[in-house]
Amino acid sequence: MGADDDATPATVPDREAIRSLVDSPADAGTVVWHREDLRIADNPALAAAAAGSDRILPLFVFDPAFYGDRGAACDARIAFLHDCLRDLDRQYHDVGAPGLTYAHSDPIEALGRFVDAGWDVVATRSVTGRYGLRRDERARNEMGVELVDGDGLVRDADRPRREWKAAVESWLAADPYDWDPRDVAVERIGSGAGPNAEPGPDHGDSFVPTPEAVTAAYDVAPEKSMVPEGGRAAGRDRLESFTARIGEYPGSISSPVDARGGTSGLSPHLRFGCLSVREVHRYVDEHAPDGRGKSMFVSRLFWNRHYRQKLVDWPGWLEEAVNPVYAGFNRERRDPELVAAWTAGETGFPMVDASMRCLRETGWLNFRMRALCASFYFHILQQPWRIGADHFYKHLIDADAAINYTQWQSQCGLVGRPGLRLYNPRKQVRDQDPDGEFVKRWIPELDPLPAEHLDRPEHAPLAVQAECGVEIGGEYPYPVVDFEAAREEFKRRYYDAAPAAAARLADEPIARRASLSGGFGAARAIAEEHGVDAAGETDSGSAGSADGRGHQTDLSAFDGTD
Ligand SMILES: Cc1cc2nc3c(=O)[nH]c(=O)nc-3n(C[C@H](O)[C@H](O)[C@H](O)COP(=O)(O)OP(=O)(O)OC[C@H]3O[C@@H](n4cnc5c(N)ncnc54)[C@H](O)[C@@H]3O)c2cc1C
Repeated sequence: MGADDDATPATVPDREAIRSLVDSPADAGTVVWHREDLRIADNPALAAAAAGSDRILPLFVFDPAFYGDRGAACDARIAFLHDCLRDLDRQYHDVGAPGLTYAHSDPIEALGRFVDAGWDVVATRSVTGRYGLRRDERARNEMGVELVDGDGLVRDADRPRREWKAAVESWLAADPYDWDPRDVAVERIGSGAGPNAEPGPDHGDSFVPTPEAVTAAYDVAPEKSMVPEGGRAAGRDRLESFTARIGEYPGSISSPVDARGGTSGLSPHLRFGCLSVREVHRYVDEHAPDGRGKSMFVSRLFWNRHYRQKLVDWPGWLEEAVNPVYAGFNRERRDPELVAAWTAGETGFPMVDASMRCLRETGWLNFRMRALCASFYFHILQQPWRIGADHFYKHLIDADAAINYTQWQSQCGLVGRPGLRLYNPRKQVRDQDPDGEFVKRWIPELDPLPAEHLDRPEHAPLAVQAECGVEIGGEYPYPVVDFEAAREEFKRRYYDAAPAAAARLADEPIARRASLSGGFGAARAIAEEHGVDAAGETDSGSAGSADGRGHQTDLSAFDGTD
């Protein structure tokens, strides 16, 4: 987006227009402030508003902080969001309601107009980082906004993980949040926001914020391909077609080619709340045949909740290493050229490069390739994790702060628990793309090279390179690092700190941050089994060896190569 933010005026609903909705402030109702819950079914805030009020007004506020140069999203994700908003507007129209009201401003300012006129405001509580938490604190403190839970996550508990699984299970089994549009008057302010309205950036002298107007004002110009359409209708279609072929899901997860059509593709729809996790779970539970596909998919819906719970438990996941022993790891090795090679997909490791180009050009990668790219970036290029995680966050259409940053920290090993996975990009070519379909698709300069050389193109004999017209070190680069040497160096550096990191998991605040599914007990068990503090003391008191490495007797537990 290249727009000049200052050129786009803040537009909040007119005070007179708000006043004219009702005869007196005593008749004012409740504003439903939509954020990441862009649906009218199974929506806890909407259900609460409709239950407590005779009159509601659904509102979406385009927050300038998310647009222009300040925003963290690629244009394709913004376009996906705008699809979702048009679809939400349609959902309201479909039940005979007049649709969404839009504003474009600091959300607190927009809400203030309604609060001044006697309206209450409710919103579904978001799972968010510090910016969102600050915004929501202001909304609550300054505007009295009621934040409604209802996403199955455990909040304000001393030990959130203690009964976590049971809490999620009972939430999944409960009936959806419901409301009856016939029991409540739905109001709307503004023009140009209906499904048949003329879009345009400018209505007369004033900027009327609609998805079309905001797109034009911020010059949103998506360049990615294969991006799904946003919105509930598209999400429901995907859910239904995926459920019909769920039996093929287990065999499709790992290969980047098979996964494109073989996993559900629901992540952006879940991210923007076009569908609730609960309704996806219920639909699959009722319509999918029992079997491995169904159980694997359901377990991933739990993972969705698991990683979101982590961000609820500690908003710092977005910014700093969860285990302080690994804070700043790789920072002193920052090399802009290596970072640039990784982001551009020019590292000389075809599976990494194809994945990184695919991410940039389509905004999606399957889990294994995301994990591979994160591992390669942190373990092999040995670069600071946040830069890599931010790059993912910018380009993913499904970028979910709660999953992206926690997954990055987990894949990098910043939690300090055993089970670190070091992916081998050459093996991934051999295992997941033996015919080179994925690699050749995203790295056209390697297309003429026989598939058997795609795991290590730099080893292709010069005669083969000459014969097929591919020059490694020319159009396609030599590996930017020596893989084996880099891996060994990383392991040395990482495992030197591993026992101290494991020991820190015994600290209650660190265990709380880590938010392991087994709770504090699991964190303490890791500390007891693997932990040695920096002075060589194990948790149970016995000393490590003098060379500082002898205490790492069980390091195999930390290691996994893939
Ligand atoms: C480094 C890294 C970053 C990631 N960033 C994101 C992100 O920003 N947003 C995101 O939704 N997922 C993220 N994931 C998890 C996973 O890769 C995607 O959820 C999945 O690829 C989305 O495709 P799908 O909807 O077809 O998945 P499916 O396999 O059909 O899974 C269905 C749903 O389950 C959830 N899910 C699946 N796998 C995971 C997982 N490993 N962890 C948590 N939830 C999961 C998602 O909500 C997903 O939509 C990340 C994984 C890694 C390794």
